[in-house]
Amino acid sequence: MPAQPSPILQATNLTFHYPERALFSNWSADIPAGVTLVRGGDGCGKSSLLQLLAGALQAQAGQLQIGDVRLDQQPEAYRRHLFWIDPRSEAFDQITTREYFASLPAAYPGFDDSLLPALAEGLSLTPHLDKKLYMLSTGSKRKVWLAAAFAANATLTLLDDPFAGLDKASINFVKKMLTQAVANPTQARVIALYEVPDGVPLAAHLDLGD
Ligand SMILES: Nc1ncnc2c1ncn2[C@@H]1O[C@H](COP(=O)(O)OP(=O)(O)OP(=O)(O)O)[C@@H](O)[C@H]1O
Repeated sequence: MPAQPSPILQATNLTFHYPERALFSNWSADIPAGVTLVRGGDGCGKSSLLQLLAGALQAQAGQLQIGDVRLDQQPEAYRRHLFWIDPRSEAFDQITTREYFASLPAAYPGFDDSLLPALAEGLSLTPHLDKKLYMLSTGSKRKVWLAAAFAANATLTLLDDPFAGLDKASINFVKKMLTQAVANPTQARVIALYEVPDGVPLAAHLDLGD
């Protein structure tokens, strides 16, 4: 039998609770290459889980590891292996889309700016390249994060509700980008959604319930 490929991300015995709500107790998962769906109903913890995996929220217990890099031992190296952004972020509001994209290679070692023209076109961002991010609609801003996510080419890409606020053509484009990514055995994409999406081949499905 062929050996199982190693997971891209290993989460081991994560425990996390907000002061007034326990969300995860000894939660473990292996995230393989390809697309992993984190599915769950309203308020079940999808966004919090992505923040935990990103190292943006600190778990009370447990371990996270991408390849052989552990979040607790090498937090900066761990974060350099992944792309995650809070979709509500206002951190880049005062710069233009083009300036935001230009800032990314410094943060993401695998950033591939040759992908940007096709990403901007596919997500209808071309007219917004020279606008400051605060001027963009919620949907357009989400498209900026998606273009950045795909161009960042990180080992692990965490996408919170990637179809939210998107028009049909952009949803189909994002599905195409996710489907293409499946061929790469060295990268994992985690998408958090309320329901199983059509037309996206899933390597794994983590259900957080309803
Ligand atoms: N910063 C916070 N402080 C306290 N409680 C929080 C915080 N963020 C989220 N919660 C609570 O934790 C639970 C999980 O929230 P989370 O946003 O992770 O879920 P979700 O599945 O992404 O929800 P939705 O699909 O509605 O966005 C909810 O009950 C929410 O109210």
